[in-house]
Amino acid sequence: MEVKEERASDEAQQFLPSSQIDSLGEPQLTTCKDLVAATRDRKLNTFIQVSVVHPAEHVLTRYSSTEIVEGTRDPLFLTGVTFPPEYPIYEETKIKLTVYDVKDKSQDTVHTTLLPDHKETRADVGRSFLGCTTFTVGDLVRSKEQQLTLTLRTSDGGKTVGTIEVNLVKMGELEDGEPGHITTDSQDQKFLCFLPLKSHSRGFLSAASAHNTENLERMADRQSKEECALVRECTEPEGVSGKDNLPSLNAVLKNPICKLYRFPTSDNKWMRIREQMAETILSFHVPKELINLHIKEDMRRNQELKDLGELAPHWDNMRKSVIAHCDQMLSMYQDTLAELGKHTGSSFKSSCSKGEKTLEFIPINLHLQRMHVHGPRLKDAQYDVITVGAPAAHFQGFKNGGLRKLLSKFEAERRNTGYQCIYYSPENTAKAKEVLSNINHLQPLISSHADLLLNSASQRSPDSLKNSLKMLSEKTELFVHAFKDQLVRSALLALYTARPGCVLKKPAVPRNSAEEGDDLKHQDHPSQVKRQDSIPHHSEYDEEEWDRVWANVGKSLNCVIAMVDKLLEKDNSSNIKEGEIDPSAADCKHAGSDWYEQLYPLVITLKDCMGEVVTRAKQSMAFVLLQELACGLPQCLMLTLRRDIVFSQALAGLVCGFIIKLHTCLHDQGFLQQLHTVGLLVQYEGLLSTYSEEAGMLEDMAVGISDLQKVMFKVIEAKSEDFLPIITGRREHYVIEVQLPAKMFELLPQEIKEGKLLRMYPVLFNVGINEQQTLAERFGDTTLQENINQENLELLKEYYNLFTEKMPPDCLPHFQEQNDLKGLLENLHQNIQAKKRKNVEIMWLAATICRKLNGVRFTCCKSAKDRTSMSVTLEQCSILRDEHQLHKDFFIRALDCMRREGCRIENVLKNVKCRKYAFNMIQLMAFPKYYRPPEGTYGKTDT
Ligand SMILES: O=P(O)(O)O[C@H]1[C@H](O)[C@@H](O)[C@H](O)[C@H](O)[C@@H]1OP(=O)(O)O
Repeated sequence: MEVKEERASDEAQQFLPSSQIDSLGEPQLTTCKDLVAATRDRKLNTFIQVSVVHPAEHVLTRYSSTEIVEGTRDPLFLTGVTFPPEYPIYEETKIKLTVYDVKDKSQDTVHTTLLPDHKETRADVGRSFLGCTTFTVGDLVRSKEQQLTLTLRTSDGGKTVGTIEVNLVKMGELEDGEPGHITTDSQDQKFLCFLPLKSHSRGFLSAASAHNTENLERMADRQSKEECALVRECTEPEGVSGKDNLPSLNAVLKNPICKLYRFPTSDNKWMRIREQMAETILSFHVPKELINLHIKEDMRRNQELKDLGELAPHWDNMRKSVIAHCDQMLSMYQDTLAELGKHTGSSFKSSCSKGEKTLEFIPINLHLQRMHVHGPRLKDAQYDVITVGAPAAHFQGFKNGGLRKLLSKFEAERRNTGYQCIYYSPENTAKAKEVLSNINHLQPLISSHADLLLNSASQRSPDSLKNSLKMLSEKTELFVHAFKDQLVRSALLALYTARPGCVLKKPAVPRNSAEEGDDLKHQDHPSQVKRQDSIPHHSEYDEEEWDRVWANVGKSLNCVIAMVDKLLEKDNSSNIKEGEIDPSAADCKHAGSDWYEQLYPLVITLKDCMGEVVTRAKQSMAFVLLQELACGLPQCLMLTLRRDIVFSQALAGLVCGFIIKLHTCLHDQGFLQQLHTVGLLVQYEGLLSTYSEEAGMLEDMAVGISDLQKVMFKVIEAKSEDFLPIITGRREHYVIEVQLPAKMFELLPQEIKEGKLLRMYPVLFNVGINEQQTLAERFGDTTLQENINQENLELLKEYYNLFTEKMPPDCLPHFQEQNDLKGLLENLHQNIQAKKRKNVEIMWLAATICRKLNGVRFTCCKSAKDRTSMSVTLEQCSILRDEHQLHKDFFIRALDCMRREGCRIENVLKNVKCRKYAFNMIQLMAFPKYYRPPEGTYGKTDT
């Protein structure tokens, strides 16, 4: 028989079974006992390999394995096996269970992928075959209590080497089998969003019926007698909390992987854990949307530079050079977008592709990592972490550091070197961009309100006239206000002096230096033009001209208002006389055109005045931008590109985190209130070292995460089946519109429904843990990490203060822990001050604070593959220990199970096509103790 490899679940999603066993489709559970060892010189270390024989194919497909249980003939397995809903499993499908004894764990990393399935004793790779058995799924489903006890035999079918017990379990069922349980638990229903729910999800859990401790023996007995169903998937979640939020979440999450475990609690009961991982199409969707916006923004900017009008040769040459560079950059963005448009295939970027130019805007290895806990006592709980590679510009490289250093270096150079242009501070440049954006936004709005006003006039509709006037006045006021800035005045002067043949009545004398004033006089001669240290000021420049132009907008609006008042007044008084005269329809029409005719010239004047302001203001602001670009060509464009790349990766993760959080907490009124009154805390755990290239990555990451403050979210009702988020805005400010189906949208508080913008509070805490960090601590520099942690602690405290100010004291589920929160913050503060080496306590504290504050958690290392996997599994097990009474003797076993057989090893496989964490012994020795994976799961890989 041919033997094939199969990935546990994600590839299986391709199949869509038609006549599948809905009737049988429940999870299963196995058990083995009294295993016979080939030799008596050592105890058995066993695991079960699960293979499937698909009925039509007669091919044995390796599907999954349990963990290795050491030193017993009666192993108790904690790892289960699940079949996703789409998996093609039928009553006739055969399942083969093969039990192996592992002699050398260091060699057994890939026990599900290396060995031919039914070859016996392979001591050469460190393990030997003990026995196997086969059953059909139908046998199990039809069996009493859905349980089979099978005999394990040698491969020739001769000798008995023990027994194995198989149980079918239903995911999500209570211990007493109460069926209604899951539908009342919204947490569980939310889980279901993950797996497309065409039929029951099937779980297949392996466990041993005996164990060497008395308590666990009792537990195991109870397990096989009372709990043949460990967990059961709810097939059709009811109500809006479950079924109805599937489409919008399924629209973004793809290729889920699910793993099952059961672990003992400290009071000797079982808890059941479902670990899940899914990729997201947002990995590509968000960057594509963003690049599109950059293209539009840059095209507009290039046009504005071209529209600057005539300039003196020096400035004109500068403009030509800037536009040439900008056009080049623009076509690069266009090429990237075109390349991404061609991308079909998977929705995640693997670690191996991190240096690919065409994928540089795409986040690396972005996944949702979720742990669902079903314990004997507490309500079910769910813990999410978004795992993603540190947002960084890998293709550009880190030879000169990352954004944090590059940006401040660039700014210092721009300030200090003698460029032949005017220096505007970053604040002023940002202001100029804001003014331009306001103009671009408000001018068409005002224009359309003015047209509406005329329309109301022609219809002689007093109410509509009043409304149109109200809108027009509001927008015009905003417009006038937008130019109330000294920058516009000074830039107008600067631009004036840059026009050909400009002759000032008196030379423009910059505040500090008469010499520089002279330079301005001679600016037609580029060789003589030197850089100015400040924006030019000139007492005799006719500033009043700008004031007049600007004031004319207000004045012409006043004329419109006065005319409308007059018309309405007349209309009122003619209505009073209406009883006396009955105007004919023709008269009415005439009166309508009369209104229109009287308003028309005034509206045209208003538009003209506005046009005049727009032209001047736009040109002056474009002139400021010209200086910014010209001062640092081409670096400034490269830096913008780098920042865009890093931001794009960070934003894709944030959008994914926000959407998942919103779906998960849709019924949590406290959270929703917090979301619109305070905003959302987004906490990033960084595991990068501060040595060599990773220091540059950390610098990129810190800026990318900080830039997320420029993002606001808005929730809107979806009008179609397309639930993908919509991004609008420009580099300084983005709004992400998240679409929810009507039924879910209804659940939101009024403020969110009305479109309130939701703020983000991103914070980053980094602790390098690997051998490179050891080098940084001994021979290098750790100040980057210390500074980042210190700065972000302040941001976290700010969020906490806002939270306590704005939220009622009982708003958090854990609010009794508010004091704990204070203590945790203080503890975090002390740990950051302590400057202890590899102080991973910082990460645990920051993550705990984030969870208690309802935030979104992120964990990142270079590729989100190895160190991230160690960290999220440690976090999961620590939560089980601290919040769900995981038996302390099982902490390490649980950790090893998750690392060996859980979602994260599948993540490694997805990335590098091999089930091995990319660590060597030296690296592991440098890791803090709990970050080391179990023996046999790591080694050299091609990453
Ligand atoms: O997922 P990472 O921890 O960033 O993967 C690292 C790994 O930690 C390290 O030991 C190994 O040498 C590689 O550098 C991995 O990075 P890749 O990005 O190459 O997967």
